[in-house]
Order: sequence, then C-alpha cells, then structure tokens
Amino acid sequence: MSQAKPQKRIPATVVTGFLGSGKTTLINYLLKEQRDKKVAVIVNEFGEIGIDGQIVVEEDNEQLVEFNNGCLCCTVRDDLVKTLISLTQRTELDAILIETTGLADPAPVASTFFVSDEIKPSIKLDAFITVVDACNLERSLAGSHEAQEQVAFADVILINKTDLVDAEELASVEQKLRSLNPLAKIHHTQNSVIDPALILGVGAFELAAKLEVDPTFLEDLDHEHDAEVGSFALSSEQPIDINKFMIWMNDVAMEKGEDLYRTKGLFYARGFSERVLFQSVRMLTSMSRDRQWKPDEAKRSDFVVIGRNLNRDEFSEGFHKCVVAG
Ligand SMILES: Nc1nc2c(ncn2[C@@H]2O[C@H](COP(=O)(O)OP(=O)(O)OP(=O)(O)O)[C@@H](O)[C@H]2O)c(=O)[nH]1
Repeated sequence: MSQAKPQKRIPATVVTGFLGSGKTTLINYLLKEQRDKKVAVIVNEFGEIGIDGQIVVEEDNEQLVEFNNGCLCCTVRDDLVKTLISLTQRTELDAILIETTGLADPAPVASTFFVSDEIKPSIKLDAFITVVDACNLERSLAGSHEAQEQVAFADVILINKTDLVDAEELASVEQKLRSLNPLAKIHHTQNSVIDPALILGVGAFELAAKLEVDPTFLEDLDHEHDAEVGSFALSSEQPIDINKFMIWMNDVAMEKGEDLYRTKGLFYARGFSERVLFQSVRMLTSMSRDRQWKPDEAKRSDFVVIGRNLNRDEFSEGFHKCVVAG
C-alpha cells in the first residue's frame, strides 16, 4: 500500500527594516545566489507603482514577483493570504521572500502566519529578517515606533552599511540592538551580502535552538536601559501549570496587546512528557508540543517577553503564580 507523501511546507522569510536600510538589495542578492531554486518574491510598497518590484524582477523569469499596493500591516493582509495561497497552488516553490515596506509594523504580518488555517498546512514562517542601516539606526529608532518593533520582532538582524561606520560606532549599534532584542542572531553586512544559509531555512523559533547549544543562554538577559522597548526572561525549574499560564497570558495579551510585541517560551509543563512551546504575537497566542525531554536533561521553563514599557515585576508575579507548588 502506498503511503501518502507528507506535504512539504514552503518556508517563508519576511524581510523587514526601515526605509532605505538595504532590503531590496538583500532580496536581489538572494535571488542571484539562489538561481537554481524556485523562489517567489512578494514585494509590498506604498503607492501605485511598485518600484522595488521592478528592481527585483531582473531578467530571471523563473522567479515570480507579486505586488501589493498599500501596507501589508494595515489594509492588505487578506491580499497577502490570497497571494500566498495562489503561490502554493501555482508551482512547487522552494522558498517565499516577502519584503515589507520600511514603515511596516511587523506584528500583523507575523500574525498572518499564525491565524490563517488556509496557509498553515503548506507554508511556514521561517524567520523575520530585519535589515538595519548602521549609519541611521539611532535616528530611525528615535523617530519611528515601527523601526523599534522591526528590531524587537527580528529572528535575524543584519547590520548593513558597515562601510559607513567605524568599529566603535558599529559596536554601539550592536549593543543597542542587543538591548532591544537579546534573542536575534546578528550579522554584519555590506550591500546586504550574506551567506543565504544564515538567513534562509533557519527556523523562526530561535530560542529552542539556542537553548540546545547553551542552556544558560537566558540567564543574563535582564537589561537595564532607558529604551521604551525592552525584554526580559523569566525562568523556573519547577513545573508550570500550562493551562493556568495560557489563561493568564491570554488575558495579558488582550490587555497589553499594543505594547506586548512578542513572547516566546519553552516550558516544563506538568502532565506533558514533551517540552511545550508557547509564543505570542501581540494579541495572538499559540501553544504546541515540542520534542520529548531527553533523559539526562534538566527540565526547566524559560519565557522571553519583548515589548514596550512592560513591568517585569508584574510579569514575574503572574508567571510564578503558574508554577506548580512543590
Ligand atoms: N554605502 C552603502 N550603501 C548601501 C549598502 N546597502 C545598500 N546600500 C544602498 O542604500 C540604498 C537603499 O537600499 P535599498 O536596498 O533600496 O533599501 P530598502 O530597504 O529596500 O529601501 P526602501 O524600499 O525605501 O525601504 C541603495 O542606494 C543601496 O545601493 C551598504 O552596505 N553600504
């Protein structure tokens, strides 16, 4: 009897970053480097004419380009879902790249992948890549909420235009980014040149991979800084009542959705033989079973919270109320 072939889920990579940071340069570079692959590109721009789309098309007609006029984060999320569905039906794709406008709020784009049952079986959000202009980071962050969110949401950050800053400035840019997003992988680039393997097919949920390599990774995560956007980690070695946690976090997400950008956690949950993965994007929360705990592994829960003006003590209190009393 022949077995049904499991459906391959196409990885989708969202490229975000502030105006002029080097997103189109990156997409073009990736297309050139991936000539042997079938890659679809969705370019999202304000305005009637898709300039970036025209720049991206180049001469290679193996690759598909779709346009959305308007901003992905506000008006055209339905269009994004429709475009993604049509892409999966049209051809066997190896990857999808989505370039957002420099002014995009990343949360609604991310949430598209969480909420749409139509695209979930065939497309997976692989990673959020945020391209940062090393020369203009401070200015962009100061002037734009979206720029802060793009950094806070990133799974991978490219500090681009390194040719325009000296080593000291570069170190300070990196420190600033780290304080806003301690989880993201950071790479330095010039003209967005990077090994595609470092940004494509990396898996959006970086926390699990990082903890495999370094279980103490989250221990130094608390940062004291003035920025409105920040992050902290909460941990416990005692089991968590995951139902209680979900109820609490759903309430918190509803109440603070505007300021709670993103959370990610791996939990030692009572009654589960697997690690439990929880993440949220603004008001949307999701939970799933991860791999089995290994026999020699110390069970623990680590939960990372990224957002604006969040009170760590309040979160810590709520979190520790979900710890099962020993
Ligand atoms: N000096 C320097 N210029 C760069 C680098 N990377 C990109 N640029 C230039 O920066 C400008 C903007 O690059 P784009 O790739 O169009 O930036 P973008 O993020 O797509 O811009 P928007 O679509 O406006 O948001 C272009 O003129 C690029 O050639 C770099 O590493 N160094």
